[in-house]
Amino acid sequence: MSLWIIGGNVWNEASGQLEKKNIRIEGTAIAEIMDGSVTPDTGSAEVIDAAGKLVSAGFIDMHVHLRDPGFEHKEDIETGTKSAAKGGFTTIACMPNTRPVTDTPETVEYILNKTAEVGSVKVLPYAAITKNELGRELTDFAALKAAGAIGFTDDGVGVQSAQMMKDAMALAKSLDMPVIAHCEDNTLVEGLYVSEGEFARKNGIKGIPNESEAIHVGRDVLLAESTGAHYHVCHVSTEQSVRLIRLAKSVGVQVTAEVCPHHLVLSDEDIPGMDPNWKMNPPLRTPRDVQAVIEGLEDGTIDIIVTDHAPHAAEEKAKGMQLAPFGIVGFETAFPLLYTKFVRTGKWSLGFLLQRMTSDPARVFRLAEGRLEAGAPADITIVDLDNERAVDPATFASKSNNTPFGGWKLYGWPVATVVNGAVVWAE
Ligand SMILES: NC(=O)N[C@@H](CC(=O)O)C(=O)O
Ligand SMILES: [Zn+2]
Ligand SMILES: [Zn+2]
Repeated sequence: MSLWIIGGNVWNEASGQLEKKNIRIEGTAIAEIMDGSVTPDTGSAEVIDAAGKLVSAGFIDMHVHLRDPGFEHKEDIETGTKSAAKGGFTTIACMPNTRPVTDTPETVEYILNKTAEVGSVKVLPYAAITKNELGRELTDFAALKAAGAIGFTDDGVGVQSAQMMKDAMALAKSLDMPVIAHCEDNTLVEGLYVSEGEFARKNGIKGIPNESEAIHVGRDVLLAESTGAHYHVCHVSTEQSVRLIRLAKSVGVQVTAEVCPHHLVLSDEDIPGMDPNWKMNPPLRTPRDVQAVIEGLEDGTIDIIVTDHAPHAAEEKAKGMQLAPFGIVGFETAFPLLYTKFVRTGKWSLGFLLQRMTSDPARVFRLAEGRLEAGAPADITIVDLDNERAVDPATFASKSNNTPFGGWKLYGWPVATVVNGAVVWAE
């Protein structure tokens, strides 16, 4: 079966410009990319007219929460992957803080099987570092790898014991697998829900200090150095973490890192009031931290952009700032937010943003996806860069709509998403 995407604009990194191209897809792979100024003979093939639109390798999101199994009232694999597809993502990696926690081969297999049945995009499951993410006992890394897990993480909580983390890295290294860390020292954050900054001061509440994150980063880059493991830092949000990762990279530690759109575009000073849609972990930090993570991404200290899509039901988020769970949804606003705030303003080239969402995650996690070239998997995103539209959480494909970005007027809306040569979502 063949599919053509004709007349779309493809980013050329060498020229730093968009170029009009026709793309022929055969089966699940890109067969050919050619000059788009001539109309090709497409025969009886399916054709997508992408004239005037951006055509990119599908976006890759290496940090998401699909909530399945166990929390299907927030999201499930069907709705989560639909939401991803609507946001232009074609490969996503899901976190193991499900119920049960993804700490056995059976749960990894459940995720892969359900994705095959009802998923719109590719799903790569992470498995937990410790059983039930309790930090007490390592999971069976070898069995989890054999079942299809692509890395180990206790995302949602930090691994509190340095010895446990060191054992995890040594074992992961022996299996050639990455360790992905949610960096948080529990003794510094207990009961707190916004960062130490202007918002906390104004409201007379105690805030989460930056060290709660950076202490783990510092500890773990040392453990990565001594074990030789690939260590990947989740949702970097502080100046101190950026500094430590930069230092570790400079001496050859195998460390990589990610940042979320909300930590790039929002600070604690933007929080309008006690609204739980502004509560996430890590919390929004100070403007100085925002500047530092932007610079970290720009100079390569931070490798990739992830959403940390963290759906929660409206009744859970209605419990008030203190009691509501941490987290915001991310798939359906990520690209428009970053395109509007960084590319349209001239701060970044379009290529810079696309690479952080396609080829860089593929490089860090050694995936075949993330490139738009002949022979690559036919995972493609088509985006309308020119029309402004307001974010309307009521229209999200996700089961949840916990976002601080409702009403924001943005450009860069995906219009069609192709996975393995099949259209999985179209406006
Ligand atoms: N980021 C969040 O605020 N919440 C995540 C957990 C996590 O990513 O640490 C969740 O599972 O809801
Ligand atoms: Zn986390
Ligand atoms: Zn997360």
